[in-house]
Amino acid sequence: MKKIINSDKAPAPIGPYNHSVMAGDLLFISGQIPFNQAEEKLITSGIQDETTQVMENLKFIIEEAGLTFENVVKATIFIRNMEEFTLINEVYARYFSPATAPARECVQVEKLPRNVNIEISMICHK
Ligand SMILES: C=C(N)C(=O)O
Repeated sequence: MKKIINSDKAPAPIGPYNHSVMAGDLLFISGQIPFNQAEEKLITSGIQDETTQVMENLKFIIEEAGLTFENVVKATIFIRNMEEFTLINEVYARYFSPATAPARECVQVEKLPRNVNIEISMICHK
């Protein structure tokens, strides 16, 4: 049995998907891009601002599910430019305790929806 969980605070999906799906004890969160829903604008002011917006969007969805970043067990990061890896990690690290940071992969891709520079998806365990 799956349960769909959407958040009014996260950007509306830009395709045929929901923000997240709870399946058993796992929450699968769709890739988030740096769109600020409250201001209705795409953040383009640099990879650190963009990463922050993505993490805040993920946080809205995680919180809507009644969870926290401590529940995240896996993250997938898609970026346009691997030269920005260190800058992205600096922001990403603010959201996790090093001892319990989730498993992760980070891949450079040629293109992302809306021409953004970063998209992150996550899996949480309740
Ligand atoms: C932005 C997305 N998560 C998508 O297009 O699937």
